[in-house]
Amino acid sequence: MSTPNIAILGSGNIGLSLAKGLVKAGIYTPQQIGLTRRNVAALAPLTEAGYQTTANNAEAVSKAGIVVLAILPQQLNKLLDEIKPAIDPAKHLLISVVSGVSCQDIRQHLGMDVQVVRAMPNTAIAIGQSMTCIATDTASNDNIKLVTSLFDTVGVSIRINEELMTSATALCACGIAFFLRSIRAASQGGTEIGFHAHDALKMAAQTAKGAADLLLQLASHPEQEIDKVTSPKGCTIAGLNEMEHNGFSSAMIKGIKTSAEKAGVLYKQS
Ligand SMILES: NC(=O)C1=CN([C@@H]2O[C@H](COP(=O)(O)OP(=O)(O)OC[C@H]3O[C@@H](n4cnc5c(N)ncnc54)[C@H](O)[C@@H]3O)[C@@H](O)[C@H]2O)C=CC1
Ligand SMILES: O=C(O)[C@@H]1CCC=N1
Repeated sequence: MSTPNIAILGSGNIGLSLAKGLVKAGIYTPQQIGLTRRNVAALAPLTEAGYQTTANNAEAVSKAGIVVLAILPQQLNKLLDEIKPAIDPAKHLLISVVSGVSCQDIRQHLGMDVQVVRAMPNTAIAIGQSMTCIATDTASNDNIKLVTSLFDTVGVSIRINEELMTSATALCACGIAFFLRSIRAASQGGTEIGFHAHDALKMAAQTAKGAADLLLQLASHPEQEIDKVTSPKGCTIAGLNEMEHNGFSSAMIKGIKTSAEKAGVLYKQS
């Protein structure tokens, strides 16, 4: 079965990352991807690269089989009103990456029984390294498989229960920012102890990548790997304990909880 053409409504950070990731993975050509944005002039480089760009969401929907909703929660209802006349539940599959909005919220606003799958990728999708969480309530197994196969080409995906999507948003989508800030902090420490900023950043980023790969490739636990680094009376445990005395783990845990709470109210507050 060939993959239906795709329309990405909202060509911002995540919409464009998704488009670029799908093209990089060879799943779609730019010509098979519709990209919309109100200020379509801002998409000029993508038009030149062959993407079908337009400010007309309904037109993009009518040319596609898969419709990705990639706008902010507060922009969603207006967009749904705009595309409602163009949606055919027998033809279209909606994929929503919008945080804090349930499949039921979308069907309810549209007033039709269209199939909706939620996907929570992160911006590493642009380089094929996303962690994408996928959930639905009523979509068919075939459509879930289709969405999973799409996101598997641009990273790793897992299926979760829909009620965990706001938690997934915090841990995986916001998580990119959390880990990047950790790397920046490490590089700033590196500069204080003698490295030029650009060297310190490269050294911190590669060290973080190696640490993550130790877990992913060896399927081991962080503490197992930490035990291998912390020599008795050594400098690692001295630094690590100093970080913990200053609330390192606690700050990350509290930040993730706060993010998840906020993700849960984004749509209701809009
Ligand atoms: N940025 C991220 O890392 C992630 C974001 N998300 C979710 O994806 C959604 C989009 O987030 P971002 O890409 O960060 O936001 P963004 O603000 O970068 O992108 C939204 C885009 O939609 C466009 N837009 C707004 N109304 C429109 C309309 N009626 N028609 C066409 N285009 C319209 C805006 O001009 C903007 O380019 C949000 O709901 C967010 O929660 C999900 C996972 C990761
Ligand atoms: O900050 C946000 O609200 C969005 C959701 C996940 C990543 N960015």
